[in-house]
Amino acid sequence: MGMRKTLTIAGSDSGGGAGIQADLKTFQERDVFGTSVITAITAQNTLGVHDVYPQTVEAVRSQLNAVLSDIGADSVKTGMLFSSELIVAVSEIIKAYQVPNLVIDPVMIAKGGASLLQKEAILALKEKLLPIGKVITPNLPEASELLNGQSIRSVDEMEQAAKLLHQSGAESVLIKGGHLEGATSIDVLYDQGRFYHYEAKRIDTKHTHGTGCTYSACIAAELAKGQSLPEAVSIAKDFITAAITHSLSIGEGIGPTNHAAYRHFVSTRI
Ligand SMILES: Nc1ncnc2c1ncn2[C@@H]1O[C@H](COP(=O)(O)OP(=O)(O)OP(=O)(O)O)[C@@H](O)[C@H]1O
Ligand SMILES: Cc1ncc(COP(=O)(O)O)c(N)n1
Repeated sequence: MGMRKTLTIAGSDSGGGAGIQADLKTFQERDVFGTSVITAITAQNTLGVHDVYPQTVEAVRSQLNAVLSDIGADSVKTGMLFSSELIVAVSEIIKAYQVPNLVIDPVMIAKGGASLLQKEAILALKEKLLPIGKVITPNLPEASELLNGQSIRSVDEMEQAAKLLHQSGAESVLIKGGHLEGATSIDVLYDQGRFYHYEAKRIDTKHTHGTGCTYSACIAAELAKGQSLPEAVSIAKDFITAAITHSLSIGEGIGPTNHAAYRHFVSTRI
C-alpha cells in the first residue's frame, strides 16, 4: 500500500506551536507523509501574532497543483485560510482533484486575539468549503459565529449546534468544548445521524497554543490510514490530551503542546 499522505493547507506559525508546523509535526508522529500549502506567513511567538502576510491566490494555487498533480493526498486538512479569495481557490482545487477526507478546522481568531480569517470570508467558508468537507471542527466561538451568533454554553447546546451545522451542509461536525468550564473537556461529534462524546480530564495549564491545529491534523492523519471518523476522533482525542498534559513551557507566553507526548507517555501503537 505504501505510506499514506496527508496535506495541510494552513498558515505558517514562526513560533512552531500552531499552523503548518503543528500539522507537520503531528503527521510525522502519526506515521503519515506530510505535505503543505502555505496560505499566509505569520510572524508569531508564544506572546502573540506580530504580523500576517497572506500569500497570493497564484502562490496558493501553484502549491496545491504542485502537490496534488504529483504526490496526491489520502486526506487533507485546512487551517488558517485568511480570505474569501483563498477559500474559493482552495475549494475549487480540492474539488477538481477529488481529494478525499477533507477536515476543515475553521480557524478564525488566535488565542491572543489576532484575526486569522477576515469577517467577510465566513460566507465563503460556509458556501464553498463546508459542502465538500468530511468533517468541520469548530471550537465554541467558531461554532457560534458559523451559526450567526447563537450562544452555545452546554453539551446539550453543542449537540443542537452540531446538528444545525450538519443541516447547513457539513457532512459531519465535531464541536470542541475546550472553551467550556468544568472538570472535563468534552467534544461532541455528530456523524451519520449519531452523537459521540469524547471526554477527557481538563488539564490545568496555560500552555495550549495550537491545540485545535494539532487535533484536526491528527484526525486527518487517521482518516488517511483508513480509520472511521469516530475512531479517528477517538485516537486524536488521546493524542491531544497527552500533548496538553505534557505541554511545553517555551517562551514567555502561551507555550505549545507537546506533539511527542503520545509516543513517549501513552502508546507506541500507530
Ligand atoms: N485545558 C484542557 N484540558 C484538556 N483538554 C483540553 C484543554 N483545552 C482544550 N482541550 C481539548 O483540546 C482540543 C482542542 O480544543 P479547543 O477548544 O482548545 O480548540 P481550539 O480553540 O480550536 O484550539 P486553538 O485555540 O488552538 O484554535 C479539544 O479536544 C479540547 O477538548
Ligand atoms: C498560523 C496559525 N494557525 C492557527 C492558529 C490558531 O492556534 P491557537 O488558537 O492555538 O493560537 C495560529 N495561532 N496560527
